[in-house]
This record gives sequence, C-alpha cells and structure tokens, in this order.
Amino acid sequence: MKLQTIKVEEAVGKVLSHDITQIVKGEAKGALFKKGHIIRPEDVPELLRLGKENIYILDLDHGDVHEDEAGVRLGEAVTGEWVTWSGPKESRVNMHAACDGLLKINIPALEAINELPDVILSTLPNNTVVKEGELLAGTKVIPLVVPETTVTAAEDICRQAGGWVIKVLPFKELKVGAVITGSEVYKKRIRDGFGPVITEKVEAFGSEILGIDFAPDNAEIIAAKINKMASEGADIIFVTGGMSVDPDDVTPNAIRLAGARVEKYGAAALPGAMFMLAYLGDVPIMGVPACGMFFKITVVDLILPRLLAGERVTRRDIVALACGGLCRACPECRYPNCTFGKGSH
Ligand SMILES: Nc1nc2c(c(=O)[nH]1)N[C@H]1C(S)=C(S)[C@@H](COP(=O)(O)OP(=O)(O)OC[C@H]3O[C@@H](n4cnc5c(N)ncnc54)[C@H](O)[C@@H]3O)O[C@H]1N2
Ligand code: MOO
Repeated sequence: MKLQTIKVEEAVGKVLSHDITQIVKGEAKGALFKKGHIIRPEDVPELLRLGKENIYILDLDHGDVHEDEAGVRLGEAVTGEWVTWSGPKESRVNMHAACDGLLKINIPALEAINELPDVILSTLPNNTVVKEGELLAGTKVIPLVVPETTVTAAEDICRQAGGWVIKVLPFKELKVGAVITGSEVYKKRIRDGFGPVITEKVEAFGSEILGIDFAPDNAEIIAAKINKMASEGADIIFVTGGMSVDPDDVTPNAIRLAGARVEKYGAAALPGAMFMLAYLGDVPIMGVPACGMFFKITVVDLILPRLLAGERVTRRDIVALACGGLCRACPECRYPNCTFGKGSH
C-alpha cells in the first residue's frame, strides 16, 4: 500500500487516504469525505467545488483488500441459513435474523476467525432465542486495508465449518403433550398449576398442546400415559412433578419404565437441578421438577426452545449449561437479558 497524489478527475474508484473537511468561516464542519472512502464519479464536482484539485489516495498493492470489501466478504462467508447481512459501514457488516428462531454459533469457527490478525466477529450467545430482524452479530477488519490472505483464511474457516458460523434454526410447529403427576392433583385435592405454565411456554413458540393428562404417583400408570401420549403423535412430552427424593417421587423411574433412554438426570441449572431429559425413540421426554412451576424461568426455558427448533439435545448439552446455569433470582426478572443460560458453549 502506497500513498499517492492524484488529480481529482483521475481519482474515481480510488481510496481516499485522509478525511476531507469543509471549513466554513474558519470552522471545521465535520468530514465530508472520510478516510477510506472510495471516490465516486459524483464526488468529483463536489471535491473541485471545495477547491481540491489534487488529493491523496491510497494505492492498493496487489494482495491488499480495502476494509469495505473485506467486511462484505466476511459477512458473506459467516452467514448461514436464515441470516441476512447489511453494510458495510466503515467495514462493519451486521448480521440479522431472517425469522424467529434459535441462534446457532459455530464456536470453534468463531474463535478461529478471531485468531486471525486484524479481523473481529462478535455475536450474541449461542442458543439465544431471537426474533426476526434482531441484530445477531457484527464483523469488521481493524486497519483500512488487510492482506488478501487474511480474508481468504477467514473464508476457508467458514467453508470448512460447513458454510456458516452464524445461522438461525426456525421454530417448528410441534405437538407437545404433558403428563402431570401427583396424587394430590390427580385426586383434585389441589388445583393443577403446571398445565397453564407449560401451555404458555409452548404456545409462545408457535407450537401446540396435543393434550394434558393426569396421573397419580404410580410409575406403571405414568409410564402407560407417556406411551399413550407418544402413540397419539406427541413430538415432545413433558412429565411433571415427582422428580426428587420422596418415596412417592416415581417420575424418573416411570420415564425409564416407559422405555425411554435417559440422556441425563440432574441438570447443571438452578432452578432445574432435578430435571431429566430422556428419549423415547426420537421423542424427547422432559421430566420437570416442581420448580418448573414455582419459578418463572427455569431449565425448561433453556431446553424447550432447542427441542422446538428440532435439535437433538444431548447429555453434553446439559453438562454445558453449568457455566451460566445459575439464575441470579433478581427481584425483577429480566430474562432473557441476563446471564442465565449464557455460558461459554
Ligand atoms: N430432601 C430433598 N428434598 C428436595 C430436594 C432434594 O434434593 N432433597 N430437591 C428439591 C428440588 S431442587 C425440587 S425442584 C423439588 C422437586 O420437586 P418434585 O418434582 O419432586 O415435586 P413434588 O414433590 O411432586 O411437588 C412439590 C410440591 O409442588 C406441588 N405440585 C407438584 N405438581 C403440582 C401441580 N401440577 N400443580 C400444583 N402443585 C403441584 C406438590 O403438591 C408439592 O407441594 O424438590 C425439592 N425437595
Ligand atoms: O430441581 Mo430444583 O430445580 O433445583 O429447583
């Protein structure tokens, strides 16, 4: 990259090396043209009017990429499905959600890009629930020009990552069933508080409740009701209550008895420690402890969106909740704008 003086008429397509400021009555009025601006044909009369016959331009060497082109190429490379980008503005390109869904970040690829010299890519946390149009990420280069090799290295990282670093999984329209356990609820000694909570959480994502069934504290009966729910076509099944250590807490055993394979019992989230995730074939079964009803935001709010986006949630995913899995129990809940569930994974 070299600095050159050039006649304004010959400067179209060249990169301005410095800000050009208009001075009115001895006072600077801000930059009319910014350093790094690529001169357009319509800029020529304006520059002449300002009394500029010659200007400094940057002469890009073969192998230099201007910041704006670098920003655009980075934006193109990192965006996957259901993500759009806009810009560049001073090389910054912003990524936005093209639909409501679950944000997925390929963290190894994200970190590999940030290991490159003079490039940054910054995102919302992985697995954030996002709304259409929401800002998800921004990328830019640091100097005015970067070597072509830096940009191609970033593009290679994205290609090897499967063509995306940032994507959104749209929520599916699924049928969700719930088996509410507890003899006191079954015998109508107390009114069910779980059904309304689950219904509200599921419907907020555009899915529907297939049915809500009730069972006493009896593992065989609960297991039969789980199987009935699955045979009726439930895509996801909640089983609530009876998840802890009392003698009549039989739900974990009932889930096993139904034939489901336990992915993890015990979740690294508070509230939600006694949570269980199991799979009956491909149908996720969520064993939800009573805290899922007593607290506004729990482990359910971290796992349910992922299941509704069609993800297969694993034991590893539940282990990975640990860092950030502690709710601060703020007097006024600000979730999702808080640290709950925003760990390093
Ligand atoms: N000794 C220990 N006690 C508890 C532990 C523990 O580790 N050791 N864990 C605590 C944690 S953490 C949680 S969370 C709860 C889990 O409770 P369960 O899922 O076993 O809930 P239940 O015992 O069935 O019920 C607790 C409470 O909530 C009422 N309930 C349950 N379901 C409904 C419903 N559908 N509608 C209305 N009310 C409901 C139930 O009647 C009980 O009063 O365990 C801690 N204890
Ligand atoms: O399972 Mo309990 O969730 O820690 O509140």
